[in-house]
Amino acid sequence: MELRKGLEDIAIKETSITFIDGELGRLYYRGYSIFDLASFSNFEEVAYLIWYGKLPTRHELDDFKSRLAEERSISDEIASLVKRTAKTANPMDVLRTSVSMMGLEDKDDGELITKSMKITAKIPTIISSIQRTRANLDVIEPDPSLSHSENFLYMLHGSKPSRERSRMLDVGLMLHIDHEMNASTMACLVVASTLSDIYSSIVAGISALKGPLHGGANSEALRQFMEIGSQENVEKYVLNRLSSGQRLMGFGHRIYKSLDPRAKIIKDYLSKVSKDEETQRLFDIATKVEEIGIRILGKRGIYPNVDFYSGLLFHFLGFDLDLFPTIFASARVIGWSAHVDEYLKDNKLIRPKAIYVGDLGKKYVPIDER
Ligand SMILES: CC(=O)SCCNC(=O)CCNC(=O)[C@H](O)C(C)(C)COP(=O)(O)OP(=O)(O)OC[C@H]1O[C@@H](n2cnc3c(N)ncnc32)[C@H](O)[C@@H]1OP(=O)(O)O
Ligand SMILES: O=C([O-])CC(=O)C(=O)O
Repeated sequence: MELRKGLEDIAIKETSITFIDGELGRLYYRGYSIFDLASFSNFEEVAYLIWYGKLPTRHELDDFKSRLAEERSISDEIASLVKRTAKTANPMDVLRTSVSMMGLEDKDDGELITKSMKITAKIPTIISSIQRTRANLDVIEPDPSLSHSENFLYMLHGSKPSRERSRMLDVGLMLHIDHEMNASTMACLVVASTLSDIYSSIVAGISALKGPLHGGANSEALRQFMEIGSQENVEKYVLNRLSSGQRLMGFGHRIYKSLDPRAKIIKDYLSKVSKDEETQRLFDIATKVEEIGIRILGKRGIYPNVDFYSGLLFHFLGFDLDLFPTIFASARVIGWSAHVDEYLKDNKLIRPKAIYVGDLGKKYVPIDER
């Protein structure tokens, strides 16, 4: 039997959701280039596209947007869980437990996508409640007249965001909606393949996304830029980090062997927007880390991934650093659930094998004789 560590280069399903060309650095959702979607589309439209497989008509989109907006409020029990834990717990743990509670509360026999819409609508309410509770600010109720991204920033800051800022969040979220068979999507599928429920799958997805090799890298990448402090320190920092066997966070990818197109899109956005002094300083450090990182690692196909610049984008929009993976999760729920839905159409229990390398036939020794 062949051992494929990390299931590298193993396909576990056919999909019509997302295609990645890792050599050329291209990404397509339902056949549409991510560059076009980031330029011309918006979060709700791409969510519809991923879930239903086609771009909506105007009427379908309006209906979809209001259905999503209606579901933004969270129960008193979840609100009180967030209040009790926001100041001390890791935000991904708060989110994971909140989604688990949503599962307890949802008594409907609704369809998987309807349930996933509810989760998607509620996560920004949870994230902004975490940040505001920690800052001893009042939690702000969602405003159904605003778009998903406008409302997200409104609940975070308590005032309606500029068009530029809500557009930046919208693009950031769109880029995170799906990414084929990444580790967290795989975790969702393992759970779903036992015919468990969608809440349990999403809880597994959040758990897998939390780690620093996956969605947790966005916080780590920004922490790295903060630690570096100034452009002059970049070269020494990168060389020290790599020579001591540590990884450059936000660099490297299982599939991309060239620049992740999502990193390019976020970088382009950040370079055009007028930035406060601190964001400008961190952006200058990041571009220098990118340049030196590519000089050293590029020949091995190790380039910046989405997490390299996304943290800077979320920081610019005013999110706390440790909330970044929760923002990633807020968008990825759509990809996770779409893949679960697709997989269940032709379900097969996921149960790979392990190659046994231990001894056999050992003699059992009673406890007092050991
Ligand atoms: C949304 C996302 O999940 S994108 C990924 C976010 N994660 C990160 O940014 C964390 C840093 N990156 C990494 O750890 C890796 O690139 C991963 C885990 C993302 C993908 O790695 P894999 O495909 O499993 O490759 P693997 O971990 O085996 O690394 C292959 C080689 O490249 C090196 N390498 C990979 N990434 C990096 C990096 N960021 N910095 C330095 N070296 C790296 C490894 O040290 C290894 O070297 P070796 O062959 O000499 O031992
Ligand atoms: O595809 C992967 O392995 C990781 C990734 O970039 C994502 O999940 O967005």
